[in-house]
Amino acid sequence: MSQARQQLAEQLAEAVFQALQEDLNHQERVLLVVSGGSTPVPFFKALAAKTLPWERIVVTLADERWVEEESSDSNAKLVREHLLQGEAKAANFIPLTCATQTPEEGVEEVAKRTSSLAWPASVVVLGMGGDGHTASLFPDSRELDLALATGELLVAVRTPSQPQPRITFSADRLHQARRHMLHITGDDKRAVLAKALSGDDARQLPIRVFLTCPLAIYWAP
Ligand SMILES: O=C1O[C@H](COP(=O)(O)O)[C@@H](O)[C@H](O)[C@H]1O
Repeated sequence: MSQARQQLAEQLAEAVFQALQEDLNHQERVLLVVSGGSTPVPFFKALAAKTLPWERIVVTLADERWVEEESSDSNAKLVREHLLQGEAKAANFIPLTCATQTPEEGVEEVAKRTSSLAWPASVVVLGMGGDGHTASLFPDSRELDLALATGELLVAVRTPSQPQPRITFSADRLHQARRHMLHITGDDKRAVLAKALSGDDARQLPIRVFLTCPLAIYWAP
């Protein structure tokens, strides 16, 4: 891990910490939405080390792969192993999978579980893939139009470029937050973001749906 990426993770953790503290001053419970993938690990570790009333913080994911929670592909496993540690174990974590075989069968159950959370979220921390996807809003997904347009909370997603089916909060629901932060690293992702900023077709680069709201960009080489 480069020093720049470590510093970036610490700065992002400090910003999320400040945001949660601010909202906890006037709300009993606050909601934090985080992303999975490989980038957030140092951010999760830095945030877990913060002193917060974790029992008043609800954590959920922007999206999830429809796999067992023990799978190394599970975003929930990542959150449990790196964020919900030490004092942060007291946070109330809401995963996005259930016992059904497919996300299509499970989406309603997970929607019930997540509809009563403390929306709008205090912070949505997004990631971005090299194809411009964010959450599980993939450019090659059959359900992208639906996920970009629906007022439903969640969408079950099938994406040819990805090995597993997925579930994702819709763009509409991910917009329901007081603050949006994007955590990305590397020159390749900077170039994708620059391309996204120079156009507006979200079906080509889905990250574009969040470039219309104030988005704090956390990037390091
Ligand atoms: O598959 C996913 O990818 C994105 C980006 O992940 P990264 O490994 O390139 O950091 C992530 O934001 C999303 O939550 C995840 O499911």
